[in-house]
Amino acid sequence: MDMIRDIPLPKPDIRSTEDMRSVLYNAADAEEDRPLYFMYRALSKNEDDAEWLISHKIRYDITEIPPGEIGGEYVKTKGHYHPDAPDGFGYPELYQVLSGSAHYLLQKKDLSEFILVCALAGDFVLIPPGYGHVTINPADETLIMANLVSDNFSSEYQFYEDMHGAAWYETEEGWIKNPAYDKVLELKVLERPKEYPEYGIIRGRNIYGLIGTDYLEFLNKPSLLNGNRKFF
Ligand SMILES: O=P(O)(O)OC[C@H]1O[C@](O)(CO)[C@@H](O)[C@@H]1O
Repeated sequence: MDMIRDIPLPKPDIRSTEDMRSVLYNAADAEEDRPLYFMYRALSKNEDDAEWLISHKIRYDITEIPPGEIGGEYVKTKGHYHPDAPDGFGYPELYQVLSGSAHYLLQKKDLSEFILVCALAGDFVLIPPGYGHVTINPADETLIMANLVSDNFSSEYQFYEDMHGAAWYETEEGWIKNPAYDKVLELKVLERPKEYPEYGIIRGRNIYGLIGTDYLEFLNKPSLLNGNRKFF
């Protein structure tokens, strides 16, 4: 069995060209079906952690995105939104880059904000309530990232599928606006992600170490993230 950072990896869920066709910049030029990225879900290092994660309805996943392009666009995740939690705020998510580098492309549900967060190994990226998100591997090395997220919901893909992806595509020629969107605001770029020490989110700290702590309560009670505060 494969291991990443001491964690035994089960068989991954794989997204292939065919799974991604509806959200690609240039689906016509996307070659034959091939695996694009690998998702290892619901991981834990031992029985105690597994029990804690299950009882707190939290999932720890690792995703591996090899470098490359498809139809001129850098390989990316499909993109999705999260529904609202019972407290009325969207479920957030916490990522950390384990190796390689990543571009997190966020867009608010009402399309009032488009954010690009650039992240390197050790950086945390918080996806705040109400933001859809796509992760892009813009580099020539494999991106490995981990995430902690509520296990109480299913991701929503419909909007991204209907709109042929996010509002922006990152291509070998640079950033290109997606013509399916009526009006696209400029991308607000964060060269490095913000830290949130009040939630244990401090660059370089090991994301796995948050398991078993109270810091993660906000994943199932997003209102704990100070309600409507501005994140970017
Ligand atoms: O579901 P998408 O958009 O392909 O994105 C994949 C990512 O989302 C997750 O399901 C967590 O939200 C991860 O397992 C994975 O990194």
